[in-house]
Amino acid sequence: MSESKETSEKGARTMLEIQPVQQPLNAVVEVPGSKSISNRALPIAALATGTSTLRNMLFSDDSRYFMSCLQKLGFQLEIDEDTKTVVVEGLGGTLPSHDGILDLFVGNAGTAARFLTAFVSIGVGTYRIDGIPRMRERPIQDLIDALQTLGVSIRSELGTGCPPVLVEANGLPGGEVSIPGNKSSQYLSALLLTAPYANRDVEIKVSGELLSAPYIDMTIRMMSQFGVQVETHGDNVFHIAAGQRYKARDYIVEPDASSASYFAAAPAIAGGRVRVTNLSRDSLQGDALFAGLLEQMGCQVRWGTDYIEVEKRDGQTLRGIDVDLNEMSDTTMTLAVVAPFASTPTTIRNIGHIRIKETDRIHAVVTELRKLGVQVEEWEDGMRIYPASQIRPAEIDTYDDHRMAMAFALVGLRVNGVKIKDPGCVSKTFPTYFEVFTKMCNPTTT
Ligand SMILES: O=C(O)C1=C[C@@H](OP(=O)(O)O)[C@@H](O)[C@H](O)C1
Ligand SMILES: C=C(OP(=O)(O)O)C(=O)O
Repeated sequence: MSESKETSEKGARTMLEIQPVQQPLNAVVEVPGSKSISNRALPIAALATGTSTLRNMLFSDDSRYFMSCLQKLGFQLEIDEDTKTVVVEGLGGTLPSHDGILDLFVGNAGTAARFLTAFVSIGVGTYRIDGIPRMRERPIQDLIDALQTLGVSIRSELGTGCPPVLVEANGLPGGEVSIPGNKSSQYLSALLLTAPYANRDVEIKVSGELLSAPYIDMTIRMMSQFGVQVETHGDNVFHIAAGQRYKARDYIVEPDASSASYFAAAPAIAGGRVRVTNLSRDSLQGDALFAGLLEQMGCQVRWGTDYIEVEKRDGQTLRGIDVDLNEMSDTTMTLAVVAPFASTPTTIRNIGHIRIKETDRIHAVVTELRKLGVQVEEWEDGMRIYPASQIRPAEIDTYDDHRMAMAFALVGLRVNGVKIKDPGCVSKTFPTYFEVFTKMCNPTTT
């Protein structure tokens, strides 16, 4: 890979040209800890009674923002980046007191913004949760409304329905609440994670469809791993009995399955095989099933107890698939870059909500695939990608979206002249992505 500097109005930004591989891939890779699990383990450990040791934690923008917010809130964290360990002194459901407004900056971390908004409601005093300009465009009103119903004084400070959020906290009264499930599952996870510390039982009813459902299972399973039970009634009612307390513990964070998707997809594009270690189908993360889509497209997938391996043999062709990707929408970009290399079209459905993530991801994917000469149809809630007999070189815009950079780099494994603009944006969830990527291409490199 070669790096060059380009100067834009925003200042100097690098551009990375990906070199196509000369032979089939044959690599074993390990990816960093899961963002979603790290950013759940942190608030749970902070609420727990006693000291928790969190291992294999992710160190990236999203988890660093979460850790620094907890420190700002007055929690003691012993952070050791070399061993990827964070020791958290839980305060048993109290937040240290403060004067004036306590400002919490979450960058563009959706999990931090949403989980901390509910989390601070158990404190006493005023908190402001804010982020980068894009975070100020990401809705949070449904969570604000739900917390108001549960008795919290909270508002979108600029009246936009987005951060900054101002919380005048005086404990979480609790009760019954209904919340729409059609924008982000993170609102429901935020309520669930904090609910045990309400003054009375909390019952949450999700109105309408609940998107990104596997993340709710992850929340409930992690709460249970720390000793708190959520009662579910059907698919859409969640009851949390008051008085339950998280128990501090030693906890190992799984590798990030969304990060793993790029390495699973690499052989589908470049040929050969790649094994991702320490991840299995039996994961807390819905995205661990991404390799199943590659299997449907014609790749060989081996599901080990502690690895997932994907292989595409020489001369083998892939077929397109028609898939509802609502349950693993963070892998949309990964699937979208594999799709042009298949022999029939690929249709990705039911992902309208990804237009309100780091960027409008449907539009970003469609725009950049078209730059590469790929024919794509764009719909409000999905896209259809056609096989491309020839893909042309292009400079790929990444829209400050880590997944755009990580996914489109894969095209460069097979096509000459693919350049990724602002590759540093991968720091949101995977700062070492291009190092692991280079290692995958040259497995003998140490
Ligand atoms: O709860 C979580 O950890 C996440 C839920 C998903 O968001 P939505 O529920 O907004 O789809 C996912 O896209 C995000 O990366 C992480
Ligand atoms: C959507 C994502 O993140 P966030 O937690 O900011 O919503 C993502 O990581 O793809």
